[in-house]
Amino acid sequence: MTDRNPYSADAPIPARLRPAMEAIGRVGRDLARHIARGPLAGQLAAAVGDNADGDEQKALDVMADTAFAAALRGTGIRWYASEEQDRVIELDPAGRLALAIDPLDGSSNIETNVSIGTIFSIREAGDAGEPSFLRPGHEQIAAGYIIYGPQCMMVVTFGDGVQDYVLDLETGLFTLVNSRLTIPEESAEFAINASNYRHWARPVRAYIDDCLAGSEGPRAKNFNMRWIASLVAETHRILVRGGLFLYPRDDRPGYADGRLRMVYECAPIAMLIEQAQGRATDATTRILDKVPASLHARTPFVFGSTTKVDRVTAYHDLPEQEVSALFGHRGLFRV
Ligand SMILES: O=P(O)(O)OC[C@H]1O[C@](O)(COP(=O)(O)O)[C@@H](O)[C@@H]1O
Ligand SMILES: [Mg+2]
Ligand SMILES: [Mg+2]
Repeated sequence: MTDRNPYSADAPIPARLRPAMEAIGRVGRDLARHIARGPLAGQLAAAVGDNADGDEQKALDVMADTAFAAALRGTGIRWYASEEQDRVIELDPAGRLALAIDPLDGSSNIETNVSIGTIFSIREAGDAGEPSFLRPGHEQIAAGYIIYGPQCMMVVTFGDGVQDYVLDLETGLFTLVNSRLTIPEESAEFAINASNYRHWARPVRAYIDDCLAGSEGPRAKNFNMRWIASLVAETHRILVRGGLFLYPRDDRPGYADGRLRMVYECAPIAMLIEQAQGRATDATTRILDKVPASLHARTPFVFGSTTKVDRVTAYHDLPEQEVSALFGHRGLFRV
């Protein structure tokens, strides 16, 4: 693959981030082509091991991680933190930046031809590896994702709004589409893995109960549910047409802080959502104000249109008896 710049000429990428962003774009473009070949590219979904978070690693997880780490050498990235690496890797001692990455998000969908993605976050490098990432997400200087779907698209922010690009397969360039994407305020869609209902805390059950009660319930309107099991695909849908995403804590072993990881999933998605005028919390606290306790630390994650996220927070502020399953009418929330 040629090493030329993988973006259209009008791409507003800050100069100091351009070498890293060009490496990310080149690997994303090559991955898109590889993924599009499906079975012809080999057993991309074959189990090849386990990562630090105990998740089964698929061949494509490891392939993507290896490709991004190699391409990012010499681009100003000193520290490289990945879902697929137990520890932080020092790529370039002279680098001034720290990059966190989920090289392949939505791994359970690799063999099902459903959209999957890559999530990345860039911040200033500290003198030590892991401590560079155990910082609040509002310090990120860039965040974005690539979605490998019917279109390959990149959505990125450098702190001044959200830009999105589509990969033009004819030119091989990520071509700028929107220079300031904002989340629609109105939507009747929520995304949650409803199979975990019995494991959720009461405020989340109450919120979902009221959505499911539809026009006969306290919300007095009907809702639609989506669950793709690819965080990148849910994020993209919400950025395009609004809505709400919830991956709350639940009482399954290991899910006391939900499933999603702060450093390379929730913090970058939260930066994008806020830059698109949306909201991102852990159900009650702003994600970008939280400090992860460890590299692979999880957090409950609620994001989307601002009023919807605020309503979830309000359910957590209700008195216990008002969120009990028996409480038929939540007076506070007549539409
Ligand atoms: O399988 P579940 O519990 O519904 O969780 C789905 C979530 O897990 C993830 O696949 C986790 O990401 P990885 O695939 O990168 O591990 C998210 O993309 C998705 O939102
Ligand atoms: Mg992921
Ligand atoms: Mg992953």
